[in-house]
Amino acid sequence: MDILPEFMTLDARDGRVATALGGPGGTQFTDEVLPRWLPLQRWFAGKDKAISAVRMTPLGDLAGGEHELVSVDVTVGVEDQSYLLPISARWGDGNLRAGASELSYTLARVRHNDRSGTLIDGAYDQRLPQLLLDAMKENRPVGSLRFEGTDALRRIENPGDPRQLGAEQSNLSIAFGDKIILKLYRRIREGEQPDVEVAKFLTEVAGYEHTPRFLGQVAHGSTTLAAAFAFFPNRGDAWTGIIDALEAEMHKTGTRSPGGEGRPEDASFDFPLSVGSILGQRTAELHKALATSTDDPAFATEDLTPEQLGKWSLDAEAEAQALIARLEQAQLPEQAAPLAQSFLAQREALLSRLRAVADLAPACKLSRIHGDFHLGQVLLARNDVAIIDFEGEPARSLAERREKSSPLRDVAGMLRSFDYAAMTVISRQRDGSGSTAERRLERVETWRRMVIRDFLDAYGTHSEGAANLPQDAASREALLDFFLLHKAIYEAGYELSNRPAWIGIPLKGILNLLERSGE
Ligand SMILES: Nc1ncnc2c1ncn2[C@@H]1O[C@H](COP(=O)(O)OP(=O)(O)O)[C@@H](O)[C@H]1O
Ligand SMILES: O=P(O)(O)O[C@H]1O[C@H](CO)[C@@H](O[C@H]2O[C@H](CO)[C@@H](O)[C@H](O)[C@H]2O)[C@H](O)[C@H]1O
Repeated sequence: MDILPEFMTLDARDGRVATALGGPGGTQFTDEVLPRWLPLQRWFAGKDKAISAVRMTPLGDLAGGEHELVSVDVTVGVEDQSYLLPISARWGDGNLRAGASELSYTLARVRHNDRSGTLIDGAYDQRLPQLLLDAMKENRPVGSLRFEGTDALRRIENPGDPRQLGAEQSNLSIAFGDKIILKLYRRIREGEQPDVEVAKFLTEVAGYEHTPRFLGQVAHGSTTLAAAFAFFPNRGDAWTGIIDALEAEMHKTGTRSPGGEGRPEDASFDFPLSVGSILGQRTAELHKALATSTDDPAFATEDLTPEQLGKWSLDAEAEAQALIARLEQAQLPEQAAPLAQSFLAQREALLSRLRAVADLAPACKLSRIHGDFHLGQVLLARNDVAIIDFEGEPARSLAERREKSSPLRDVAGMLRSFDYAAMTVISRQRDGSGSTAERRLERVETWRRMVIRDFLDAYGTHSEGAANLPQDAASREALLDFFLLHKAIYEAGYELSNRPAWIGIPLKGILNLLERSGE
């Protein structure tokens, strides 16, 4: 027999969600239910700290109060964090029976006269996406919310039924047919959402065609709670496509006889493994577009100054020190422990490499950048790609993510991602005799070198003359080298917090980079 969880009951005197939350049971709901429920959510960033307070602020409702958009404000440790939680009422006893479709998203029971039902996390309510889109099309204010839609959104009729895409990451993406993507941002941070402002700049000002057009948003104050973008027809993201294709390559390598190949120039791979050239080109075009001349202070380029170089160096050093402190304390997976020891043994070499960037003197501009550029942010079409998700690194503040920087940070992000892909498939290899395993490893290494070469060649050709890149090769190389190290340090921190089993990948990356420079 299925055992149903215990749910508290809230009373909605007038049938509205806001009344139920503000009624007598509301305090128990915020003080007892939410502190237990939040740490179970993938998007909740305070899992490792104690919650000392939760408050709810209703922002606006839809469909006569059946759905309420709520800001859940949480004190975790010493930090205040806010999250968007749409809460939807589902009337009918069936919603509480074992096997009911939304049971795992249920927060409480709700009662209104002789009706009863449930309150669920509205992000999983089938009705809400359409209501949000309709309100955007009508530019309708609701409570303290502003719904805004572009003419392009209004021109789309009958986009198709909403469907949720994949497992929930930090945000929730819902597709309407092959026309619209609606993205709900869980974390609420005061200030402009870079995902929206960069998409708008690229498509409306710079004329960049390889990112989906912005269609509308749900805004609160200066921030965006949800945004709609044009759907880009795709065959999946480049991370998934490349991992699947590399695994198929490994399998093939295990079943065919050895052949001499090891140099990238002798190798041939089909799309998407051959994505390097087109991705390098689209990345260069993106960076040129981000250097488009404008009066908008959020996008106008700025000079790279010695002070800025000094700040980059100090920031990276502080992050490296924090990582060292965490690794000294961490209980690591067995295979990663020796890597962590080698990393700790080389801390001085690492820190001095990071300090060296302060002495560079490259002449170039800084511009907005993608900010969290990796294969998961690239959608694959037949022989082309689109670049998505300009939110920046999730662990950084909004101000940091909106800072002007060097596009070479993005280049470093993508090079690290090629490394991640190669190491991921190698670490998943379980079978194969000694020589087969060796040939597989060689094939993956050949791919890694080829994709990096193709990406950098195409990037170099298509970024020629870009004001936001140093024109001399030595400065480019030195900066790229610094950003590669900084990115790998960020990744090691990210993995420690989110996926400790992956920590070996960035640690090995850092060690390889240190070794390379010692040559
Ligand atoms: N414009 C789009 N067209 C088609 N699919 C998209 C689009 N934007 C996002 N997606 C799908 O949603 C997924 C997550 O999108 P993303 O913006 O990266 O969200 P998150 O910030 O949660 O990582 C993508 O991997 C892709 O499958
Ligand atoms: O996509 P997000 O904005 O949530 O980015 C964060 O999570 C990424 C992992 O999902 C993380 O990316 C790292 O792992 C990827 C493989 O899963 C790899 O392709 C990237 O190169 C690597 O950085 C990203 O760093 C983090 O900000």
